[in-house]
Amino acid sequence: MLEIKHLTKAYERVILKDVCLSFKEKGLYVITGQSGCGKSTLLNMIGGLDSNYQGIIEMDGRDIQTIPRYIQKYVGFIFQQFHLIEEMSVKENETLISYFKRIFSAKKEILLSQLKLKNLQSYKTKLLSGGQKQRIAIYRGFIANHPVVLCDEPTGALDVKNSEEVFKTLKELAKEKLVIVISHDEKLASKYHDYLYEIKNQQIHLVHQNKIKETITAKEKTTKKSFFQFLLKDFKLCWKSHFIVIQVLFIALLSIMLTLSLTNSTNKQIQAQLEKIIPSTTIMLKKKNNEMLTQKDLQNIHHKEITYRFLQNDDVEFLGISPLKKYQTNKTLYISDYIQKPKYKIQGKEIGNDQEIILARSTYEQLIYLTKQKSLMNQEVYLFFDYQNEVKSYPVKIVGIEEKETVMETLYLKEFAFNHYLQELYQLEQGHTAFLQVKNKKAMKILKEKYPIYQFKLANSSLSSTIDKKFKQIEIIFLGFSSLSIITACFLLGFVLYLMVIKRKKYFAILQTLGASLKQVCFIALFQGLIISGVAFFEAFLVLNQLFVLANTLIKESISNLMDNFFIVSYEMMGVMFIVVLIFTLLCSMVPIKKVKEIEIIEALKG
Ligand SMILES: Nc1ncnc2c1ncn2[C@@H]1O[C@H](COP(=O)(O)OP(=O)(O)OP(=O)(O)O)[C@@H](O)[C@H]1O
Repeated sequence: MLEIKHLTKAYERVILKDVCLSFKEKGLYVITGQSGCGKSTLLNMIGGLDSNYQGIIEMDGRDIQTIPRYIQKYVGFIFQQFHLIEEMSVKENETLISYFKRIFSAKKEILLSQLKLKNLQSYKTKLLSGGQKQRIAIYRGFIANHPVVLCDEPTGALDVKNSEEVFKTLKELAKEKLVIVISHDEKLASKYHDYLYEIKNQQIHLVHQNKIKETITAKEKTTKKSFFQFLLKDFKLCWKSHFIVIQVLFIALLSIMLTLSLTNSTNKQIQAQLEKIIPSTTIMLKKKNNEMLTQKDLQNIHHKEITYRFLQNDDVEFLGISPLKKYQTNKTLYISDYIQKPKYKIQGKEIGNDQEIILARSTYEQLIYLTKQKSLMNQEVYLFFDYQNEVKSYPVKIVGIEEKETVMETLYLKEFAFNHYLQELYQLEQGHTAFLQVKNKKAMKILKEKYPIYQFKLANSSLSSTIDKKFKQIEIIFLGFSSLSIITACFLLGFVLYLMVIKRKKYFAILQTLGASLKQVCFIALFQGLIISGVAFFEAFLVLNQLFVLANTLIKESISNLMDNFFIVSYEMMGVMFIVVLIFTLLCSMVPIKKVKEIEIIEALKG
């Protein structure tokens, strides 16, 4: 099983020289010797805490230095200073090992009563006596399924009575495992040993051996808790000290989220209002040789996606709509836009001929307000046009109302109706520009290829991209300012993680003696960082959402009911931000993780 072959260990001087020793599978091996002879040094090497030696230590025929996770699989430790986690309760200290090693769960109750720990479960660990603490350490050493338990002066900090108790228990438990005990107490060593050894003159000598009965122990079921559960427990231990860092990071993240969301929302709202005035599916059309367009030109342009065509003569100004036949500025509702087909539900009927029109709900209400009439449905009203200072009216009938609130007054005509009026009123048959309303703006590409003599352009493209560009510039300036806070927060996060590692060196060392691998210990440090930034991120996200809900309600109530939700949280943007936060956290954790890797277990346990 455990075998030491030609082991030599030296510091400034040689401590052990060419030591050879075989251990049986079970039994209490007590090693004594004068102070400084090398007992702890030997135990540390057997336990895999010190690998700087000559010779080989074998476990089941394999060099222990080549066995991955050797401590987790084979060794448990019981120390003179107990090495319990003082901030944890008795129960938590007892269960700690089960996150890293498989334990005999059926044995739990028996062992707890054997070690008289049952009544101590609710106690705070730091209030226990030395004897009580050592009994918890012994419990930890024997509840796990490692075959070897190494005890470095387990009675060193105890009185005579407690020391005797500990030896009695170890002797009993050594019937099932190999227990190697280092002790100064010669009396207890000679009373309880199965094998008694002494280190002298750099060698280990057998002093006495008791006959031991071979017992066969039945295989017992083992269980293990998940490492993730431990991570949460670990965070619970230190969340109080992380609280301030979380709040600082939260403020930094909130300021960035606010900046991005505000500029993004404002841009989106402006684009949405622009869309209402000039939809992005409106194509502007001109002739490449700058000739005027006629209605025939428009009629010859075919594509299944085109829903509406409109020819505009820039010399004619559309003045608006009024119920009076004679043009009066204060009785005429100014209308700027009539190049779309109604999109929303209509009250009334669809437009049947050139003399019929539909108004947007808000426009209709404006007109009612202007005329003080109760209803204008199916009534005749007048459209006014101005060409070379000659104002003329054209009678039309309101046949429908589109259920829509608009920012600008909106009037809908039948396709080509506008040309019809200009022809009748001013004998004009040509226009400078035409507009095509399409279902999908991708149709423009096909139109360009099919009709090369025309110039096609999205009507709102230049305005929309100018707005976009301006907002990008504003966003970059704001981001520059908010980045300062995020850099400070990251620096703080890295620094706090670094301090945490320094402060918890001993804690990390204890975890490794309980079977935690170096990777797991590094992950504990990383997890602290991840959870700090994760909690800060979600806190900022929730606050941002609530702020926006509040702001949207206020805007709706007091400013305008035209906007659905002015402030919008973009989940896509939040996703990207979350990934960036994770990357920053990883970067901030680099130095603390390096520090964890550098921890010397033996040194850290002394601290
Ligand atoms: N890291 C180290 N660097 C240099 N010398 C060391 C180191 N650790 C231990 N030693 C020396 O090695 C020798 C053996 O130390 P070790 O702790 O193994 O003795 P010990 O037999 O356990 O003594 P004690 O019974 O007093 O605990 C001592 O002289 C000690 O000073």
